[in-house]
Amino acid sequence: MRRNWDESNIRVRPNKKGSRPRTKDRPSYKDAEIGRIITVDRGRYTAVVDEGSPTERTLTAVRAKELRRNPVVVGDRVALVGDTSGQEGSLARLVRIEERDTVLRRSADDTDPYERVVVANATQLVIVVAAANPEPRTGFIDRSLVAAFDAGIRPILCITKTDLKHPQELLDYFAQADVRIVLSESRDGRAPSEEGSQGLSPNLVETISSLLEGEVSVLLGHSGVGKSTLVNALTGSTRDTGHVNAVTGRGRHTSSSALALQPQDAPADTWIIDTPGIRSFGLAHIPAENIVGAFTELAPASAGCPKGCSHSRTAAGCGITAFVAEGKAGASGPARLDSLRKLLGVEENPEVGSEKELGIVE
Ligand SMILES: Nc1nc2c(ncn2[C@@H]2O[C@H](COP(=O)(O)OP(=O)(O)OP(=O)(O)O)[C@@H](O)[C@H]2O)c(=O)[nH]1
Ligand SMILES: [Zn+2]
Repeated sequence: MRRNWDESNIRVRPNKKGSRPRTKDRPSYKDAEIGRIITVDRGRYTAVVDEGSPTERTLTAVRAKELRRNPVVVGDRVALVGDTSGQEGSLARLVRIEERDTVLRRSADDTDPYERVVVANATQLVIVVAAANPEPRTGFIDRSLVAAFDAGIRPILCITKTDLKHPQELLDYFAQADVRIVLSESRDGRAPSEEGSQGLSPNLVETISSLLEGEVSVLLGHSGVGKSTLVNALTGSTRDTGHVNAVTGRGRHTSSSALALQPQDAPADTWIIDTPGIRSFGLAHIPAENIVGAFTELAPASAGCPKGCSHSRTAAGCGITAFVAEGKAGASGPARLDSLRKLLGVEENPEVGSEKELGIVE
Protein backbone atom coordinates (compact mmCIF):
# COMPACT_ATOMS: atom_id res chain seq x y z
CA MET A 1 0.00 0.00 0.00
CA ARG A 2 1.24 3.41 -0.86
CA ARG A 3 1.38 5.63 2.19
CA ASN A 4 2.25 9.21 1.92
CA TRP A 5 3.47 11.60 4.53
CA ASP A 6 2.91 14.31 2.09
CA GLU A 7 0.16 16.81 2.71
CA SER A 8 -1.59 15.71 -0.45
CA ASN A 9 -2.86 12.76 1.53
CA ILE A 10 -4.73 14.85 4.03
CA ARG A 11 -8.00 15.86 2.49
CA VAL A 12 -10.34 18.41 3.89
CA ARG A 13 -13.81 16.93 3.94
CA PRO A 14 -16.20 19.08 1.93
CA ASN A 15 -19.29 20.33 3.70
CA LYS A 16 -22.75 19.17 2.70
CA LYS A 17 -23.04 21.29 -0.39
CA GLY A 18 -19.72 19.96 -1.57
CA SER A 19 -18.24 23.43 -1.51
CA ARG A 20 -15.08 24.44 0.30
CA PRO A 21 -15.05 24.21 4.08
CA ARG A 22 -16.45 27.15 5.99
CA THR A 23 -14.07 30.00 6.56
CA LYS A 24 -14.11 29.45 10.29
CA ASP A 25 -12.42 26.06 9.70
CA ARG A 26 -9.75 27.65 7.58
CA PRO A 27 -7.98 30.41 9.44
CA SER A 28 -6.45 32.63 6.80
CA TYR A 29 -3.63 34.05 8.90
CA LYS A 30 -3.51 37.18 6.79
CA ASP A 31 -0.64 38.57 8.83
CA ALA A 32 1.46 35.45 8.50
CA GLU A 33 4.99 35.80 7.24
CA ILE A 34 6.36 33.34 4.76
CA GLY A 35 9.65 31.69 5.58
CA ARG A 36 11.82 28.87 4.34
CA ILE A 37 12.67 25.98 6.64
CA ILE A 38 16.43 25.55 6.97
CA THR A 39 16.65 23.01 9.79
CA VAL A 40 14.35 20.63 11.60
CA ASP A 41 15.51 19.52 14.99
CA ARG A 42 13.32 17.61 17.45
CA GLY A 43 10.13 19.50 16.85
CA ARG A 44 11.86 22.86 16.52
CA TYR A 45 11.95 24.45 13.11
CA THR A 46 14.36 27.12 11.98
CA ALA A 47 13.07 29.36 9.24
CA VAL A 48 14.40 32.33 7.35
CA VAL A 49 11.78 34.96 6.61
CA ASP A 50 11.96 37.70 4.06
CA GLU A 51 14.86 36.10 2.27
CA GLY A 52 17.24 38.68 0.92
CA SER A 53 15.34 41.68 2.27
CA PRO A 54 16.81 44.13 4.78
CA THR A 55 14.51 42.63 7.38
CA GLU A 56 15.71 39.07 6.83
CA ARG A 57 15.48 37.14 10.09
CA THR A 58 16.18 33.61 11.18
CA LEU A 59 13.64 32.41 13.67
CA THR A 60 12.64 29.38 15.63
CA ALA A 61 9.14 28.00 15.38
CA VAL A 62 6.98 25.17 16.62
CA ARG A 63 4.18 23.65 14.63
CA ALA A 64 0.56 24.55 15.21
CA LYS A 65 -2.07 21.91 15.92
CA GLU A 66 -3.86 22.48 12.67
CA LEU A 67 -0.96 21.06 10.73
CA ARG A 68 -1.89 17.68 12.16
CA ARG A 69 0.63 15.03 11.21
CA ASN A 70 1.88 16.69 8.07
CA PRO A 71 5.64 16.66 8.14
CA VAL A 72 7.47 19.92 7.67
CA VAL A 73 10.80 19.38 5.97
CA VAL A 74 13.85 21.41 5.05
CA GLY A 75 13.13 23.52 1.99
CA ASP A 76 9.46 23.95 2.84
CA ARG A 77 7.96 27.41 2.53
CA VAL A 78 5.77 27.95 5.56
CA ALA A 79 3.45 30.54 7.04
CA LEU A 80 4.51 31.80 10.47
CA VAL A 81 2.51 33.75 13.03
CA GLY A 82 3.02 34.85 16.63
CA ASP A 83 6.40 36.14 17.69
CA THR A 84 8.27 36.39 14.41
CA SER A 85 10.79 38.89 15.75
CA GLY A 86 13.58 36.34 15.60
CA GLN A 87 14.90 37.68 18.89
CA GLU A 88 16.59 35.30 21.24
CA GLY A 89 14.07 33.13 23.04
CA SER A 90 11.26 34.06 20.67
CA LEU A 91 9.09 31.31 19.32
CA ALA A 92 6.86 31.61 16.27
CA ARG A 93 4.01 29.32 15.33
CA LEU A 94 4.13 27.46 12.06
CA VAL A 95 0.57 27.34 10.77
CA ARG A 96 0.69 26.32 7.13
CA ILE A 97 2.89 24.60 4.59
CA GLU A 98 2.82 26.32 1.22
CA GLU A 99 2.29 24.20 -1.84
CA ARG A 100 5.50 22.41 -2.77
CA ASP A 101 7.04 22.71 -6.22
CA THR A 102 8.95 19.47 -5.84
CA VAL A 103 9.19 16.73 -3.27
CA LEU A 104 12.26 14.52 -2.93
CA ARG A 105 11.23 11.26 -1.30
CA ARG A 106 12.80 8.06 -0.20
CA SER A 107 11.78 4.71 1.23
CA ALA A 108 13.65 2.96 4.00
CA ASP A 109 14.85 0.38 1.50
CA ASP A 110 13.82 -1.23 -1.77
CA THR A 111 11.10 -3.45 -0.37
CA ASP A 112 9.13 -1.34 2.10
CA PRO A 113 7.24 1.32 0.21
CA TYR A 114 6.79 3.46 3.32
CA GLU A 115 8.06 6.73 2.01
CA ARG A 116 9.28 9.93 3.54
CA VAL A 117 9.70 13.38 2.24
CA VAL A 118 13.39 14.25 2.42
CA VAL A 119 13.45 17.80 1.10
CA ALA A 120 10.84 20.10 -0.42
CA ASN A 121 11.16 22.60 -3.26
CA ALA A 122 14.59 21.45 -4.44
CA THR A 123 15.37 22.16 -8.07
CA GLN A 124 18.63 20.21 -8.35
CA LEU A 125 20.15 17.08 -6.87
CA VAL A 126 23.94 17.25 -6.79
CA ILE A 127 25.28 13.72 -6.45
CA VAL A 128 28.81 13.96 -5.09
CA VAL A 129 31.18 11.06 -5.64
CA ALA A 130 34.97 10.87 -5.52
CA ALA A 131 37.01 9.69 -8.50
CA ALA A 132 38.94 7.63 -5.96
CA ASN A 133 39.26 7.22 -2.20
CA PRO A 134 36.49 6.19 -1.77
CA GLU A 135 35.88 4.46 -5.09
CA PRO A 136 32.72 5.63 -6.83
CA ARG A 137 29.80 3.24 -7.15
CA THR A 138 27.68 3.52 -10.24
CA GLY A 139 24.83 1.72 -8.47
CA PHE A 140 24.62 4.53 -5.93
CA ILE A 141 24.69 7.17 -8.66
CA ASP A 142 22.01 5.45 -10.75
CA ARG A 143 19.84 5.09 -7.67
CA SER A 144 20.19 8.79 -6.93
CA LEU A 145 19.39 9.63 -10.55
CA VAL A 146 16.16 7.68 -10.19
CA ALA A 147 15.22 9.66 -7.07
CA ALA A 148 15.88 12.91 -8.92
CA PHE A 149 13.92 11.81 -11.98
CA ASP A 150 10.98 10.74 -9.83
CA ALA A 151 11.00 14.10 -8.04
CA GLY A 152 11.27 16.00 -11.31
CA ILE A 153 14.50 17.72 -10.33
CA ARG A 154 17.64 18.15 -12.37
CA PRO A 155 20.53 15.85 -11.50
CA ILE A 156 24.15 17.00 -11.51
CA LEU A 157 26.97 14.55 -10.96
CA CYS A 158 29.90 16.15 -9.20
CA ILE A 159 33.05 14.04 -9.31
CA THR A 160 35.59 15.17 -6.71
CA LYS A 161 39.25 14.31 -6.15
CA THR A 162 39.97 14.15 -9.87
CA ASP A 163 43.55 15.11 -8.97
CA LEU A 164 43.89 11.57 -7.56
CA LYS A 165 42.52 9.83 -10.64
CA HIS A 166 40.92 10.83 -13.92
CA PRO A 167 37.38 9.42 -13.74
CA GLN A 168 37.43 8.02 -17.29
CA GLU A 169 35.35 4.95 -16.44
CA LEU A 170 32.62 7.06 -14.88
CA LEU A 171 32.61 9.46 -17.80
CA ASP A 172 32.32 6.51 -20.19
CA TYR A 173 29.56 4.94 -18.13
CA PHE A 174 27.44 8.11 -18.30
CA ALA A 175 28.49 9.10 -21.83
CA GLN A 176 25.01 8.58 -23.29
CA ALA A 177 23.02 9.58 -20.21
CA ASP A 178 21.40 12.95 -19.85
CA VAL A 179 23.22 14.11 -16.74
CA ARG A 180 25.41 17.11 -16.27
CA ILE A 181 28.86 16.22 -14.95
CA VAL A 182 31.21 18.56 -13.09
CA LEU A 183 34.76 17.63 -12.12
CA SER A 184 36.32 18.99 -8.97
CA GLU A 185 39.87 18.68 -7.71
CA SER A 186 42.18 20.28 -5.23
CA ARG A 187 44.56 22.77 -6.80
CA ASP A 188 47.80 21.20 -5.71
CA GLY A 189 46.69 17.56 -5.60
CA ARG A 190 46.80 17.54 -1.82
CA ALA A 191 43.79 16.95 0.37
CA PRO A 192 42.28 20.38 1.07
CA SER A 193 42.15 19.49 4.76
CA GLU A 194 45.93 19.06 4.78
CA GLU A 195 47.96 21.84 6.33
CA GLY A 196 49.21 24.19 3.64
CA SER A 197 47.02 22.79 0.89
CA GLN A 198 45.76 25.35 -1.59
CA GLY A 199 42.32 23.73 -1.66
CA LEU A 200 39.96 24.11 -4.60
CA SER A 201 40.75 26.73 -7.20
CA PRO A 202 38.68 29.91 -7.23
CA ASN A 203 37.80 29.26 -10.88
CA LEU A 204 36.38 25.88 -10.06
CA VAL A 205 34.40 27.25 -7.14
CA GLU A 206 33.06 29.96 -9.42
CA THR A 207 32.02 27.41 -12.04
CA ILE A 208 30.18 25.34 -9.48
CA SER A 209 28.65 28.42 -7.85
CA SER A 210 27.22 29.54 -11.17
CA LEU A 211 25.54 26.16 -11.58
CA LEU A 212 23.91 26.59 -8.21
CA GLU A 213 22.88 30.22 -8.57
CA GLY A 214 19.16 30.80 -8.16
CA GLU A 215 18.63 27.08 -7.51
CA VAL A 216 17.80 25.02 -4.46
CA SER A 217 20.41 22.29 -4.68
CA VAL A 218 20.42 19.17 -2.54
CA LEU A 219 23.90 17.74 -2.04
CA LEU A 220 24.11 14.02 -1.55
CA GLY A 221 27.18 11.88 -1.07
CA HIS A 222 28.87 9.20 0.98
CA SER A 223 31.17 10.11 3.81
CA GLY A 224 34.65 11.13 2.74
CA VAL A 225 33.88 12.12 -0.84
CA GLY A 226 34.64 15.77 -0.15
CA LYS A 227 31.15 17.11 0.32
CA SER A 228 32.14 19.31 3.28
CA THR A 229 35.13 20.60 1.36
CA LEU A 230 32.80 21.61 -1.43
CA VAL A 231 30.15 23.14 0.83
CA ASN A 232 32.81 25.06 2.72
CA ALA A 233 34.36 26.38 -0.48
CA LEU A 234 30.95 27.47 -1.74
CA THR A 235 29.64 28.99 1.46
CA GLY A 236 32.91 30.32 2.78
CA SER A 237 32.27 28.55 6.05
CA THR A 238 34.51 26.18 7.92
CA ARG A 239 33.82 22.57 8.66
CA ASP A 240 31.19 21.90 11.30
CA THR A 241 30.20 25.50 11.53
CA GLY A 242 28.87 25.86 8.02
CA HIS A 243 26.04 28.22 8.32
CA VAL A 244 23.98 30.70 6.73
CA ASN A 245 23.92 34.31 7.70
CA ALA A 246 25.55 33.39 11.00
CA VAL A 247 22.28 33.67 12.80
CA THR A 248 21.13 30.37 14.17
CA GLY A 249 24.42 29.70 15.88
CA ARG A 250 24.00 26.00 15.37
CA GLY A 251 26.66 23.72 14.00
CA ARG A 252 26.13 21.67 10.90
CA HIS A 253 25.83 18.37 12.65
CA THR A 254 22.61 18.70 14.53
CA SER A 255 20.34 15.70 14.63
CA SER A 256 18.50 17.00 11.63
CA SER A 257 18.94 15.04 8.45
CA ALA A 258 19.22 18.07 6.24
CA LEU A 259 20.30 21.66 6.50
CA ALA A 260 19.88 24.53 4.09
CA LEU A 261 22.86 26.85 3.67
CA GLN A 262 23.24 29.97 1.68
CA PRO A 263 26.42 30.54 -0.32
CA GLN A 264 28.13 33.83 0.35
CA ASP A 265 27.37 36.58 -2.15
CA ALA A 266 24.76 34.44 -3.87
CA PRO A 267 21.30 35.74 -4.73
CA ALA A 268 18.79 35.30 -1.91
CA ASP A 269 17.01 32.48 -3.70
CA THR A 270 20.14 30.31 -3.84
CA TRP A 271 20.24 27.47 -1.34
CA ILE A 272 22.46 24.47 -0.80
CA ILE A 273 20.86 21.72 1.20
CA ASP A 274 23.34 19.41 2.87
CA THR A 275 22.08 15.97 3.82
CA PRO A 276 24.56 14.51 6.31
CA GLY A 277 22.14 11.84 7.48
CA ILE A 278 21.16 10.53 4.10
CA ARG A 279 23.50 8.19 2.29
CA SER A 280 21.22 6.83 -0.36
CA PHE A 281 17.67 6.42 -1.52
CA GLY A 282 15.44 3.39 -1.07
CA LEU A 283 13.31 3.20 -4.17
CA ALA A 284 10.43 0.95 -3.14
CA HIS A 285 7.90 3.74 -3.56
CA ILE A 286 8.95 4.56 -7.10
CA PRO A 287 6.93 3.11 -9.99
CA ALA A 288 8.92 0.98 -12.44
CA GLU A 289 8.37 3.44 -15.29
CA ASN A 290 10.15 6.16 -13.33
CA ILE A 291 13.08 3.84 -12.65
CA VAL A 292 13.29 3.18 -16.39
CA GLY A 293 12.74 6.88 -17.14
CA ALA A 294 15.84 7.87 -15.20
CA PHE A 295 17.96 5.82 -17.61
CA THR A 296 17.46 8.49 -20.20
CA GLU A 297 19.27 6.79 -23.07
CA LEU A 298 17.42 3.49 -22.56
CA ALA A 299 13.94 4.73 -21.69
CA PRO A 300 12.77 5.62 -25.23
CA ALA A 301 13.46 2.03 -26.33
CA SER A 302 10.84 0.78 -23.87
CA ALA A 303 8.24 2.00 -26.37
CA GLY A 304 9.05 -1.20 -28.25
CA CYS A 305 8.38 -3.44 -25.26
CA PRO A 306 5.24 -5.53 -24.89
CA LYS A 307 2.78 -4.20 -22.30
CA GLY A 308 3.90 -4.94 -18.75
CA CYS A 309 7.42 -5.92 -19.87
CA SER A 310 9.73 -6.59 -16.93
CA HIS A 311 12.81 -5.70 -19.02
CA SER A 312 14.54 -8.73 -17.49
CA ARG A 313 17.15 -10.68 -19.40
CA THR A 314 14.57 -13.29 -20.35
CA ALA A 315 11.62 -10.97 -21.08
CA ALA A 316 10.33 -11.83 -24.55
CA GLY A 317 10.44 -9.00 -27.07
CA CYS A 318 11.97 -6.42 -24.69
CA GLY A 319 12.72 -3.27 -26.65
CA ILE A 320 15.43 -2.13 -24.26
CA THR A 321 17.25 -5.46 -24.43
CA ALA A 322 17.21 -5.30 -28.24
CA PHE A 323 18.31 -1.65 -28.28
CA VAL A 324 21.33 -2.42 -26.11
CA ALA A 325 22.14 -5.67 -27.99
CA GLU A 326 22.24 -3.71 -31.26
CA GLY A 327 24.81 -1.37 -29.71
CA LYS A 328 22.51 1.63 -29.91
CA ALA A 329 23.10 2.61 -26.29
CA GLY A 330 26.83 2.82 -26.82
CA ALA A 331 29.64 0.93 -25.14
CA SER A 332 28.20 1.47 -21.67
CA GLY A 333 24.74 0.18 -22.70
CA PRO A 334 25.13 -3.33 -21.25
CA ALA A 335 26.44 -2.03 -17.89
CA ARG A 336 23.66 0.55 -17.67
CA LEU A 337 21.05 -2.09 -18.47
CA ASP A 338 22.48 -4.36 -15.77
CA SER A 339 22.17 -1.49 -13.31
CA LEU A 340 18.61 -0.76 -14.42
CA ARG A 341 17.67 -4.41 -13.89
CA LYS A 342 19.13 -4.37 -10.39
CA LEU A 343 17.07 -1.33 -9.46
CA LEU A 344 13.97 -2.89 -11.01
CA GLY A 345 14.65 -6.05 -8.99
CA VAL A 346 14.57 -8.25 -12.09
CA GLU A 347 18.23 -9.27 -12.08
CA GLU A 348 18.18 -13.08 -12.11
CA ASN A 349 21.62 -13.46 -10.62
CA PRO A 350 21.16 -12.58 -6.95
CA GLU A 351 24.92 -12.22 -6.52
CA VAL A 352 24.86 -9.30 -8.89
CA GLY A 353 21.40 -8.16 -7.99
CA SER A 354 21.75 -7.61 -4.32
CA GLU A 355 22.40 -3.99 -3.60
CA LYS A 356 23.34 -4.10 0.06
CA GLU A 357 25.12 -0.83 -0.05
CA LEU A 358 22.21 1.28 1.02
CA GLY A 359 23.49 2.08 4.50
CA ILE A 360 20.79 4.63 5.13
CA VAL A 361 21.18 6.35 8.45
CA GLU A 362 19.03 8.99 10.01
N1 LIG B 1 43.12 14.96 -3.10
C1 LIG B 1 41.93 15.51 -2.81
N2 LIG B 1 41.41 15.37 -1.58
C2 LIG B 1 40.21 15.93 -1.33
C3 LIG B 1 39.49 16.66 -2.31
N3 LIG B 1 38.34 17.09 -1.76
C4 LIG B 1 38.32 16.65 -0.49
N4 LIG B 1 39.47 15.95 -0.21
C5 LIG B 1 39.84 15.34 1.07
O1 LIG B 1 39.00 14.24 1.32
C6 LIG B 1 38.76 14.11 2.72
C7 LIG B 1 37.27 14.08 2.98
O2 LIG B 1 36.74 15.36 2.64
P1 LIG B 1 35.45 15.97 3.34
O3 LIG B 1 35.15 17.23 2.66
O4 LIG B 1 35.60 15.97 4.80
O5 LIG B 1 34.40 14.84 2.92
P2 LIG B 1 32.87 14.66 3.31
O6 LIG B 1 32.24 14.07 2.11
O7 LIG B 1 32.29 15.92 3.81
O8 LIG B 1 32.93 13.61 4.44
P3 LIG B 1 32.08 13.57 5.80
O9 LIG B 1 32.37 14.85 6.53
O10 LIG B 1 32.62 12.35 6.49
O11 LIG B 1 30.65 13.43 5.38
C8 LIG B 1 39.47 15.29 3.39
O12 LIG B 1 40.71 14.86 3.84
C9 LIG B 1 39.62 16.28 2.25
O13 LIG B 1 40.70 17.14 2.41
C10 LIG B 1 40.08 16.79 -3.61
O14 LIG B 1 39.54 17.39 -4.54
N5 LIG B 1 41.29 16.20 -3.80
ZN1 LIG C 1 11.25 -4.30 -21.92
